[in-house]
Amino acid sequence: MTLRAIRYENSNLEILDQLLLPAQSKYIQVKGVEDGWKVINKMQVRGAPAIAIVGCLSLAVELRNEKFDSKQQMRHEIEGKLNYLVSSRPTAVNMKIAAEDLIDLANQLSKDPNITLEDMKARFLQTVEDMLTKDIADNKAIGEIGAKEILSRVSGDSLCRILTHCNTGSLATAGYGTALGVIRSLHAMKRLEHVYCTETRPYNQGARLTAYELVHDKIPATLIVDSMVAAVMKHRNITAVVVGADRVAANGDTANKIGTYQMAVLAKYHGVPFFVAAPLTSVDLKVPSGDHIIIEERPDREMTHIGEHRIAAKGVTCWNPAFDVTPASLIAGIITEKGFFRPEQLKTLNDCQQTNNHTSS
Ligand SMILES: CSC[C@@H](O)[C@@H](O)C(=O)COP(=O)(O)O
Repeated sequence: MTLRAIRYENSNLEILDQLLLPAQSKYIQVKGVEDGWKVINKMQVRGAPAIAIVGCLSLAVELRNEKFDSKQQMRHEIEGKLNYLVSSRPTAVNMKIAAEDLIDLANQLSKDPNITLEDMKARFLQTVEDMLTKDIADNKAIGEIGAKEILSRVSGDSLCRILTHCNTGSLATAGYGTALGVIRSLHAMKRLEHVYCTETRPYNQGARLTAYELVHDKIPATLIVDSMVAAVMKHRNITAVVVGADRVAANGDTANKIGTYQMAVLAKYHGVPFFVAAPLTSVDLKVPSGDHIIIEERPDREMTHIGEHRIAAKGVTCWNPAFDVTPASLIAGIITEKGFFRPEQLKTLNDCQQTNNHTSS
């Protein structure tokens, strides 16, 4: 069993093919931007932070061996290829924000007369490569901040029972995870009694990937199908729901894996606090509310088939949105590496985002 979604050494990029998990652990080499776009679009790598890191590293692999006549030519190529990578999947904002930051960096470097073409390339590649270590550090901070926030709401030294959705762990990030990072931190503090993870239809990221990570880490866990969420809240005394995010709008509305919204509605009814755990690279302050977030629709086949096996009646039509938007009013707070924010406090993140440019070194 391996939990490393992304392997990057000496400019060689490989991703663990998540379509084959948990049956097989097989790495695929990503030789450049074209391969990067394909593995993201086919969901061989998935999860908002992992998408951005693999996209940007695929550009690094390609740039490393390329020769440029001028800084302007390199800048132009960086911009075109990053914009192409952003088109691979539309909802998660991390790739878009990383692309904007890197295009800004390329512009600055190309205009600076003190920086040579070789320096520009080296600085650019280093900035991309640093994304891996930064993401792990951010996730550990999210884990700790989230665990403390949840524990501040329970009495004495009682243990927590957490419900989560989709996969937000090592496989969706450079390592450790966001919502699953919070669960890992609670477990490390010996304050976790149990985790319930949803199957996450139609693509089963919960059953295939989250369950795999929980078993790997020996975290006490139970898999439920998505339609059991209300029952689990009624009968299993859930302390909190913690989920990830693909894009958090400025007002706190949050796009995440389809099914998240109904969990938040049920959490409200049962009086269970509902948290989003996400790095700042998932917060899009340019989008005022969830109404402006484009929701990706995936092929029918992901619903009608499991692997090669058809489970739906032939001839039926399908609707397969990959994400839904949870309104801010249902969210108790957003756990980031810079602290815990109630949805209405998110706008203060603007300062953090500017002083802590996502991808700059
Ligand atoms: C840390 S991953 C956060 C989100 O990206 C995750 O919850 C999710 O919705 C993933 O969707 P996916 O379609 O598998 O890429």
